[in-house]
Amino acid sequence: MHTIMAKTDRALTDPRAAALMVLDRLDRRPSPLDAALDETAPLTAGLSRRDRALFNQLVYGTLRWRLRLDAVVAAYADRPLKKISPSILNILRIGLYQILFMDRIPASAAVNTAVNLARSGRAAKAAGFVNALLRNALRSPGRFALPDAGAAPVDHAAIAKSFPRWLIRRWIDRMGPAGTDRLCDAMNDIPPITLRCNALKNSLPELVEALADQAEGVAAVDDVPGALNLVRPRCPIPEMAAFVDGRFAVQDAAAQLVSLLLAPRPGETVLDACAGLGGKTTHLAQLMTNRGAILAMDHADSKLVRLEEEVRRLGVSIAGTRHADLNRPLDPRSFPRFDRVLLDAPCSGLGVLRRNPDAKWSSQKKDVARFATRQARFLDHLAPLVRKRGLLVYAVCSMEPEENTGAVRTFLKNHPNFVISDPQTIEEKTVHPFLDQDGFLRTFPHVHHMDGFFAARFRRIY
Ligand SMILES: C[S@@+](CC[C@H](N)C(=O)[O-])C[C@H]1O[C@@H](n2cnc3c(N)ncnc32)[C@H](O)[C@@H]1O
Repeated sequence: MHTIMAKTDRALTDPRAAALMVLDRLDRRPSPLDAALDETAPLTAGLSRRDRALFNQLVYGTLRWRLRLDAVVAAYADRPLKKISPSILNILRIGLYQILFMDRIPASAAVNTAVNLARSGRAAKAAGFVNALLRNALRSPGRFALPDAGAAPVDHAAIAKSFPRWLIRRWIDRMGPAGTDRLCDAMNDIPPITLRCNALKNSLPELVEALADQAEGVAAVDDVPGALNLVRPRCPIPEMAAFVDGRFAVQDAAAQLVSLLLAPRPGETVLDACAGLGGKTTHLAQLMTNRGAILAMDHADSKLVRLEEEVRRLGVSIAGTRHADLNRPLDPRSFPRFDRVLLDAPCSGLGVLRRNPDAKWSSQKKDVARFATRQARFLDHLAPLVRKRGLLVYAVCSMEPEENTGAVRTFLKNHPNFVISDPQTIEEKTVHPFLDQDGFLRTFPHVHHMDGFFAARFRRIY
């Protein structure tokens, strides 16, 4: 099989070879992109800062525009896409991405480097194919045309914006072609790096001052106090002194709104039931001014280990961890009843495609319903742990109805002792502009310039 994996020496110094290695790895062993990047990190550690930026742009850009790039390949190839080896197809995608989407790379360099990549895989015939296809695409750009928007609106939008057809179909049904176009455009934008000021360690003006020489700019996020967008950082975030000192966490503004919706008070007891790496656990501790107690649970012990490191870095002293599998009922005798419970549930992640463009192609329509069933089960298992008059927040980074109002409806049907909490009682005023008429928190990339989240807040009444 043609693969660059064996050529690890090149992968260390050539950003295109490194990008190809990651894309090939995803094809061979499907997993979230983050996991593939973590796994291949030792092989890409030698890239210079400049080459690392190009590597990232190639990986993310090629995944983001994959369907569109494949449509261009199909227009110029002398054989069906299925007959092109996956690695050669990735080389073509990387080459075309540079030609079609990157101004600063001369087309000739994009072609030559693609041909070299094919050659380095010892596939001389494939190198000729890559060369001919890319040169044809440059010579006769008119051979590629989008499907007609009037006759085939779904095909047109899917290829023009590079999203799977099933997702475009459901978005057009919900928000029409113009709304879908706007959402796709926002999802295809490179997202900002958003930070959450850690109020346990510094104030917002102090953090802004500390970051002044670390990036070209630092901009407050409209309507979310404590959130900052970092513009073109001058070094990797983990190397910044303010990061090492725990003065901020990296977290999208929409994710910050979820903890604000739960709005725990100092001294309360809080359960963060799917705590992951602790993005919300540490925010909750901040809102509680490090007074009270938080139990952070997850079924992935490796995540809880990293959460504990994050808790230390950010100076949180009230969070403990516990392994739990929410697919099974929890033994109520081994838990206290909590004042507030957060379920930041595993979901399709279709609201964060701008950060995880690989999920465009790994997600399937049937996953959405599958996640909704699991979310309802997790909510069932957590409901008994909420004290009477206590609060439960359910959140997902998805805008899909099954995982939003669908999950809420199922929960309320099965648990008449819970109601949607009256929006007027939501203490934290920051979230009010993001609530809809039913009291649900909703954020949309094309409306709010943040990730797409949904959250509902319930009160236990008996
Ligand atoms: C959306 S992520 C949580 C992100 C986290 N709250 C944060 O803000 O960083 C969902 C989490 O659910 C966890 N999870 C998935 N299945 C689970 C299960 N059966 N029991 C417990 N946790 C589970 C995953 O490991 C993942 O960390």
